[in-house]
Amino acid sequence: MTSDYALPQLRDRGTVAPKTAYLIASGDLRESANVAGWPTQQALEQAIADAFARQGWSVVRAHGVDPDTGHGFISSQRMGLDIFTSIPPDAPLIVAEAVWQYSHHVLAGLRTHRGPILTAANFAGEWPGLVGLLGLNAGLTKMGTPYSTVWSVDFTDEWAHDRIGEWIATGGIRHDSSHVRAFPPVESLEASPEVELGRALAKQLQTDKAIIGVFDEGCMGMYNAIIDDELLNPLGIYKERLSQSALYAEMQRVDDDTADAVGRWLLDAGMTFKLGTDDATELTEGQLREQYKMYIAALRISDDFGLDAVGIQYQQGLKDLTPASDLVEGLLNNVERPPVTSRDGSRVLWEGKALPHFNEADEGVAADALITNRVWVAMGLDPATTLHDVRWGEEFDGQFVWVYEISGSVPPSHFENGYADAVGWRQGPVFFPAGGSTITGVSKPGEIVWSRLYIAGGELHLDIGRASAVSLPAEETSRRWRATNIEWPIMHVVLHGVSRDQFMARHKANHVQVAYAPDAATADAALLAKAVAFAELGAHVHLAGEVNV
Ligand SMILES: C[C@H](O)[C@@H](O)[C@@H](O)C(=O)CO
Repeated sequence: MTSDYALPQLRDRGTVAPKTAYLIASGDLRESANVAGWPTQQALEQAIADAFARQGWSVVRAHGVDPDTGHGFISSQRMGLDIFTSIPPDAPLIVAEAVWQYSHHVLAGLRTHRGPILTAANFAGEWPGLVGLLGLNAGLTKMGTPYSTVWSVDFTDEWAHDRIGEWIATGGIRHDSSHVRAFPPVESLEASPEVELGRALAKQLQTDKAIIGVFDEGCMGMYNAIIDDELLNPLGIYKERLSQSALYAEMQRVDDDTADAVGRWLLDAGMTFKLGTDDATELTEGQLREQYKMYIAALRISDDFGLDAVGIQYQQGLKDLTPASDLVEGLLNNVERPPVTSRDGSRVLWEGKALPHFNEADEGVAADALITNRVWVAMGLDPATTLHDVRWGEEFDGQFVWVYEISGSVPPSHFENGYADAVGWRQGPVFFPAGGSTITGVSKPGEIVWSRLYIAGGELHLDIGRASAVSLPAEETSRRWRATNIEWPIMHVVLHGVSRDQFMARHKANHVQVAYAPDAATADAALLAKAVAFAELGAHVHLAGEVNV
């Protein structure tokens, strides 16, 4: 039958040559980041091509380098979709990531790709490529799209060689996940104050409910960080969808004197700032004043809506208007922070309390930070909690020490001497054109609980474990900082009973949540109460590594 209608012509996507894999590279939306990270990406792609050549395979790029921008990253969802129209649907496909990337640039194409998918990154710190890899893996996991993943310092090691060989031979890679076990059913646990607390907090949340305020959902393509209402609401947590425009408008209503009082408080508390005068590259008094206004505005809007936690995405929108939100975020997560009153001056907002903030509007962090806050407060502990990027790591003195490094700020109580150790650096111009201060420093040694809430198989899962934040010699700290971003706070982390590769293979997020406890026994107890709370709320809880439960 012939039709007079203008039927769309579907493009022939071709067939793939034998022993050939296609390669794509998802990039940032911020062109400054794509341009700056391109040489590192090229080195990674060469290393991957060489590793495949060792197995007798060729790697062909599915998209070229744009002569106008000078880089070969996919820099938008539209560009990603267009590129997928010329990739044979059954092609073995490598997604190579040396930089932070916006997953949604490629998730649409990957969702329907039929051939085996391999995500790959260089195990290096200079750019957040590992962070990008983990975010992408989490997005694929949430979509239910099968994929394999591999990482290597330079792809010349036997471990990577064997993994790539396995992928070529079987279309998959099996990683070791023997460090993970299911949290026992709550009914089977011996009665204890922690079990009782976890149960009571879960019950309270489901009956009384809580609100997380999200200033613009969906930061930087982080599909994995959006937890659908259908999954979040059964926890007793509901979203208040807020606009960053409203936050910006509220900032304009804060007068300079009120803002400057925040700055004086921070200086009196001992915080220092690396100030300059050139707005384009240095931190200035003007940028700080705007950040203080944002801090006040965020608390007032949170008060208006009766929020239990708040998240500002900042990127997409605010980054073009005003300095970074990071200073605000670290302060909100700290119990001790500059006082802010309601607009009429009659009430100090959240006096003597942290208001949990989930950076980059990561809703997995939101639910985790909220419950962590409640458990830690009920136990009389400092509830200061934060996410970190899983940035990188290396062995030191015979043990693998991770670099956890959030791209901006931590609550100052995570430093040995609190605000006295907190330094404000200008955010780098590559990611933050309008500047703004970070809260940087070295997170103090101590016992921590780490966790991540994520979606897999259409359900909520929580991986939770124990770790120690350790102290490294000053020269090793500065080496790690110089190898990553010195303007961002660093935590030296030794995971208990989880190897580097076990963690990489298993972790389903670019972020990891951490909270301190004063000693190992208290950390174990807090972990138990938190795990019980999540289990009671219906999440599948998994214990990772050595956990005393
Ligand atoms: C500034 C960078 O884009 C960071 O925001 C990025 O590496 C992340 O933090 C991703 O979690």
